[in-house]
Amino acid sequence: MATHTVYKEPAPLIDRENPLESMMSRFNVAAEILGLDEETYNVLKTPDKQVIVHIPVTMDNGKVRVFEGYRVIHNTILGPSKGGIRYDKNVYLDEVKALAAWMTWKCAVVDIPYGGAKGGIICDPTTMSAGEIERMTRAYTLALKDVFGPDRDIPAPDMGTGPREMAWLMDEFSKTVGMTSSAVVTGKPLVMGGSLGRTEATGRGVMVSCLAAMVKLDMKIEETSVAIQGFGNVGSWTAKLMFDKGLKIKAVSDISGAYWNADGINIDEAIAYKNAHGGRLEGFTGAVPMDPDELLTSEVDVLVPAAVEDVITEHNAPYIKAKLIVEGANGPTAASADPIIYAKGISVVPDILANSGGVTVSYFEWVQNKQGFKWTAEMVTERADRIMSDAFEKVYQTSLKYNISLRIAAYVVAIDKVAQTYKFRGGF
Ligand SMILES: NC(=O)C1=CN([C@@H]2O[C@H](COP(=O)(O)OP(=O)(O)OC[C@H]3O[C@@H](n4cnc5c(N)ncnc54)[C@H](O)[C@@H]3O)[C@@H](O)[C@H]2O)C=CC1
Ligand SMILES: O=C(O)CCC(=O)C(=O)O
Repeated sequence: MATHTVYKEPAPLIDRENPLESMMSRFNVAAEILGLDEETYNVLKTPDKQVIVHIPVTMDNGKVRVFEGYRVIHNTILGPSKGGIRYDKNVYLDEVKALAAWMTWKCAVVDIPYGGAKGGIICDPTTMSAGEIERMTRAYTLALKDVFGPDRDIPAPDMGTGPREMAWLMDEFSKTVGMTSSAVVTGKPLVMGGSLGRTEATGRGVMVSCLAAMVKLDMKIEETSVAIQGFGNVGSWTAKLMFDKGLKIKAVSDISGAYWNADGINIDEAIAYKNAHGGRLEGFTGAVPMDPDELLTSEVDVLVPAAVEDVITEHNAPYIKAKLIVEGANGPTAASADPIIYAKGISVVPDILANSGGVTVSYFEWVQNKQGFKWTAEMVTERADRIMSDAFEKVYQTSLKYNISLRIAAYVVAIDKVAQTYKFRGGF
């Protein structure tokens, strides 16, 4: 790993935790290292397009409720914009703007031909019926029919959404264009053009990049313990794939609470429990309950935040004991924590690298839809793992070259690619 003895990067300064400010403070540091010209800087610091929609939906009780939704296109210089759709009661515009920019950087880090976008609807899907969610998804799709498109803007799942919502989106969009448009969305059910390997892709990429970092840090699989925050798509697949590799998962958590077992949690049992209990770990008996905040500072070697933004802050960073943090979630570390983590010598595989396996296999799904041909699971896994390993190595070498953290190195790699593309394409 890059030496962490001297903190050379200008310390990001932010007043309060805001994912957009966190994203911008890292962007600023990387832009300075690269000597990014003012024009490109100004283009990249603001999203290309921000759409706010108000969607009337008839609820099961017959009343009409109006939901606020967003789609932010950060940048499309590398290709059509790509990024998930989040259903959560805490969605807000600055968050979606940050998530959209992270998609631009993420796609550039793994070198796939996409720009970045993100969408979201302020709603609590856990309190809505399937019918209400379907009507809301279809109305959101109709409202954004001129934004979405297989060569324009291609959504995918994020928190609170999955193959079911992507199927409704694909169906509704297809109606508006009068033909089946599989490639307008990824993360679809297999039967309607989804790719083998997409469901587990993000967790798999987290696992692959974690193992790559462990090699650099000389950490042995059989001696390594892990705590994972979040047990949804990303957290549970990361846990399962790390467990299968022989890592000891000592702690897991979801919105219902956190659970600890010093001897290691049997992840197959935890997943079976979750599936049998409405998608939640609440009441899981294969471990003892622990304070959810303490999971982040627990006695483990690797910490995987795989839930929401800004859970690692200047307040808890001083107490983190893990030597490696692998970010499954987008933006789990607030910029205020960066200098503390760096000074402690903790290595961080940043979100825009660690969780990029998802969009990588989404890209494969889109390619397969355009080819009208299905790849085998082996083809998907082998190609995705290679992309993840190559991206990790490139970011790692960049961190050595400039003596910077892996996070800033990932931004440097991404911004450099985008800036070079602007130089060739011109246009402003
Ligand atoms: N699904 C995907 O392919 C990708 C997801 N991500 C990111 O990964 C993160 C998780 O996404 P998904 O797993 O898809 O969402 P999900 O909706 O499947 O699962 C979210 C999980 O986080 C838990 N959670 C929510 N708030 C929590 C809290 N305060 N403490 C502990 N657990 C909490 C939920 O209970 C649930 O287990 C998000 O940041 C998302 O943007 C990033 C790349 C791709
Ligand atoms: O699979 C995709 O296209 C995007 C996934 C996503 O939203 C993310 O990587 O944050």
